[in-house]
Amino acid sequence: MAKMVTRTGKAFAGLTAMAAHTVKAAAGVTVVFAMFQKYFPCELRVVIMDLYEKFVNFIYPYIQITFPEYQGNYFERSKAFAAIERYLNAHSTNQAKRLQANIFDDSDAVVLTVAKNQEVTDEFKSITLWWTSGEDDAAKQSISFWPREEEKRYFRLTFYRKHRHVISGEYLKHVMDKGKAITMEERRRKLCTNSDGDGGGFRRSLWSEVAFEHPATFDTLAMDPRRKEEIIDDLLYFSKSEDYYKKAGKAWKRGYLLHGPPGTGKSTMVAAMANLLKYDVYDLELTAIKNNTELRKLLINTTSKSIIVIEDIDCSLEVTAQRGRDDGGDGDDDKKEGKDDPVKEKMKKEEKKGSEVTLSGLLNTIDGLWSACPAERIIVFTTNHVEKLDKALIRRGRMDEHIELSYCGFEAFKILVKNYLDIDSHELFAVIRQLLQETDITPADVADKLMRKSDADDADSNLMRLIRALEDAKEEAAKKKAEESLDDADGDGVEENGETID
Ligand SMILES: Nc1ncnc2c1ncn2[C@@H]1O[C@H](COP(=O)(O)OP(=O)(O)OP(=O)(O)O)[C@@H](O)[C@H]1O
Ligand SMILES: [Mg+2]
Repeated sequence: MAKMVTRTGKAFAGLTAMAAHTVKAAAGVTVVFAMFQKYFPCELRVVIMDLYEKFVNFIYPYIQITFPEYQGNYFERSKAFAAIERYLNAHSTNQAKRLQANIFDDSDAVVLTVAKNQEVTDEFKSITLWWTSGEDDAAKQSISFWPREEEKRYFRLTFYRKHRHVISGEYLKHVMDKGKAITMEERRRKLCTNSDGDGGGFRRSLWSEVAFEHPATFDTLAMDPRRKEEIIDDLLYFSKSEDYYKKAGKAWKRGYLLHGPPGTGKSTMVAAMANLLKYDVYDLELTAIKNNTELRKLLINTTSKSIIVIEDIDCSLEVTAQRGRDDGGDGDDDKKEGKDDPVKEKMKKEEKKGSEVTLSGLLNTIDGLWSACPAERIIVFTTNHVEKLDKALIRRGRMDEHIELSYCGFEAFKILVKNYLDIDSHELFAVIRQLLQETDITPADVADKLMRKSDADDADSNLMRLIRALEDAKEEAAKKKAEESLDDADGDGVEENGETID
């Protein structure tokens, strides 16, 4: 014990002596500097300083840049720090021996950061650089509720002085761009819907959001494989074409019109698009929007990398009648609306009574304001009745791609059977191929028949269930056709009678 005390005492005495030396040295430097200023002429001082700088560069030829986690504003992490963290996670953490794991609010991904005092190297254009992670010790000593200790972290970049221009220009931009892209990719995606304006409390936000977790992908989407490939290429090309759009002077947006009978996969395709591009989805319910101003506000409040969907556009807006009035037409199309989907159309008609959103409002918003949003957006309209839509709404430039989703063909069936029964071939496929050529059945109906609903279900029973459904549909169609031709024959008779009377 006594020995320990003696040793501690000696160490303390050593430290005190060291401190005294440091103070003396500092005082010495100040005196030398004052003499230097007083006795050396200006020109000589410049030469000496130049030589001194060269000497220092020779001894320590590096530059260091520090990126603190919080700068000025303790409520928001520095964007540069966050980008570096993601960049190092993707590029250099496999070199570090000690790592720190983080999960952030906006992502489910585990982000590994270089732990304190660890160094990793990076290479850019054959230049080697070093990143270290550190913590500000001053923060630990101060007694404060805010900020917490871990919030005083920083990254430090060290590189040779001679590479200063490349690093401060190109390299840092490269790190920021890559880091931000990774953050975007790993973010938890959201599905936003516009609320109808009544509820929501004091500060109602325009969009209410939930996590977007739809499992549909292009792999599981049943449609003609060649058309599917074209759509995927189109989407991927769009998402990478920022420079091209800029050069062409065009807003970075693309419109898709998905049309086809109910249950053919329009909504499923929107989810597959969002999953392919890792975009958020804004489901815009036009009937809940009071007027054009509110529509504009909603669209301005969408974020980049998003798909804005307007489902059943023919039911949501007076897209045919309104235009008819605008053009001085008689709006006769309006009366035809609602014949095919009575329930859906009646519901929408009831809802849209409260909405004053007009077709011209929608067009102006898409064309004009759209250009004010700099980053990429995709807009998708879905409809069961493409023929009813106003041509102005779906012309190329607004809706660049028209995609028809139709009844189930054999190629689409093969994808569904793989999804639901995990088989690529079966002896019943030949019968099914034949029946699919003779009958119209939606992929939704095929999926329903193929889906396992109990433990007793297997490939044979489910395929037989589908065959029975196809035969029923075929029979039904034949009966309907016969009735229609009978009606036609009766109608002709009346006309002939009419003519005879004349
Ligand atoms: N092409 C398809 N590929 C895979 N599954 C499909 C396809 N079409 C339909 N389905 C299945 O049927 C269900 C209904 O499809 P979906 O909602 O995409 O149809 P829709 O075309 O949007 O119909 P609606 O016009 O009534 O909105 C989906 O949940 C999906 O399981
Ligand atoms: Mg749908």
